[in-house]
Amino acid sequence: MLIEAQAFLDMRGVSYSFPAYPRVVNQVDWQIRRGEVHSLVGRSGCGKTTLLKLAAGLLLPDSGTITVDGQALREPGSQLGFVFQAPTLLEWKTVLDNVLLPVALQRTPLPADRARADELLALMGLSGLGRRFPTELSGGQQSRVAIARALLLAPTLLLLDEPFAALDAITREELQDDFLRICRLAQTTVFFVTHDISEAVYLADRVAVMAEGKITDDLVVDLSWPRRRALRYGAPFNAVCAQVRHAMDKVATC
Ligand SMILES: Nc1ncnc2c1ncn2[C@@H]1O[C@H](COP(=O)(O)OP(=O)(O)OP(=O)(O)O)[C@@H](O)[C@H]1O
Repeated sequence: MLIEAQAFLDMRGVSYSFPAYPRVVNQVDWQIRRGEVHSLVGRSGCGKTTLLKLAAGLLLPDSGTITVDGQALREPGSQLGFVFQAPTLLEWKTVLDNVLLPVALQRTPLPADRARADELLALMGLSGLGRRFPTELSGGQQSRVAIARALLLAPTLLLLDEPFAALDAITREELQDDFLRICRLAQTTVFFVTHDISEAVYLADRVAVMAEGKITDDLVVDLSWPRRRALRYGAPFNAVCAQVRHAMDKVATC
């Protein structure tokens, strides 16, 4: 496991059980360096979403410590952004107002907030769609809105739980490229949960493998940046995917 002093997200000895249920996160030590993208893969039910909710401050660990940028995490704050599998947009609000929601929950949005929301919509390839309602968008466009909303307050840590799972393969690849471009530009630190090994590898500096509540491997993705589409068809990319698959199989059979 990567253990270092200046990790941006730093989980040490973190355990969690839902009340009256067995432990689902078990003594996890996991670190993400500032500005890096780390993916988390593992079989269904192994505890990925629970770990992400702990990193978000939505759940508090039974034992262990979690710090973000050196500060103990006690509750979700504006330094954190979330994107979940379903885009969870408010259907009665326009696309622009959905993006502005994190600000509107605190105060009346200012012209500068609207300008920022417009800018994010443009970065996500949604220029001119701000006045539509979510039901007038495709699934991929809705996912883009959810990402723009998560980025509005310029979070230093972005937590994503299978945000592209419902999309077709080509839309998904396009979104992965746009997502990476924006996160690298803003130097956002990213914790990305996915079932898809090639997505995990393409997006990340490191891929962690989780099994039965533990992080069993934390693999460096030794591929060049920026990631380009052609990378997906090369031998080095497939070799890293095979390495991740092997790490998952190893724990499934032990
Ligand atoms: N609210 C809850 N109460 C009790 N048990 C729960 C609750 N939420 C999740 N669990 C259990 O905790 C374990 C881990 O769930 P979690 O959602 O973290 O897994 P996951 O790896 O994200 O799964 P998936 O890939 O299917 O989304 C599972 O066994 C699940 O049944």
